[in-house]
Amino acid sequence: MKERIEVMFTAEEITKRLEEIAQEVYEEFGDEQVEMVCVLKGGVVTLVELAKKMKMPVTMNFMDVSSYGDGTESSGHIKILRDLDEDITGKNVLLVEDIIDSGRTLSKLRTLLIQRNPKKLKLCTLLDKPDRRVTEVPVDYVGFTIPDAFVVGYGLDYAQKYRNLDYVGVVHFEEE
Ligand SMILES: O=P(O)(O)OC[C@H]1O[C@H](OP(=O)(O)OP(=O)(O)O)[C@H](O)[C@@H]1O
Ligand code: HPA
Ligand SMILES: [Mg+2]
Repeated sequence: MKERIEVMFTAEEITKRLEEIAQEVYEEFGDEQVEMVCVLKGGVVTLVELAKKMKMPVTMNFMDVSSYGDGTESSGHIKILRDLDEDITGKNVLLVEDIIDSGRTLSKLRTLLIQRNPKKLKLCTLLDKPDRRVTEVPVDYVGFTIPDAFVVGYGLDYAQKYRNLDYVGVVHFEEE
């Protein structure tokens, strides 16, 4: 099988949307410091690109969770591979993801982080795929709402590939 990628959102469209989100985040937090928490690996590109557009002081921290392995279906079991290395008690936290699909990952992380008593916790995702939702989770900032298709690029992978694409595209699997 060969993979063909069909563009869904161009680099320019994503940049523009992240600028709008940075403005919305500024309206929420003003000049207060915000800890941006990246959900590795997929969230890394969105976090870095969004961070460059933020107007207030920002710190970054990283969590690594995994549920999809090399396939296109969530295993339903979320593993925390790396936790934050600093306490978030009393901090403004912006959790940044590439995609919310079943909702299991963000829902689990939200519950975990709320238990640590941040001052405020807001959730941001570049993409939202509501048709696939299994677990509801309130997301504060959504880049784009997408149909039920397997997408790659801008941090999102298929079998660990395509994370470096500067656009988001749908993967089509074709006979060679
Ligand atoms: O809403 P869900 O169904 O939980 O799916 C979304 C999660 O799945 C993907 O991560 P994955 O576990 O594949 O790991 P990765 O970020 O390292 O690619 C994606 O980056 C999200 O974190
Ligand atoms: O559509 C997707 N693409 C890549 N990784 C994902 N993880 C959940 N949904 C997706
Ligand atoms: Mg991920």
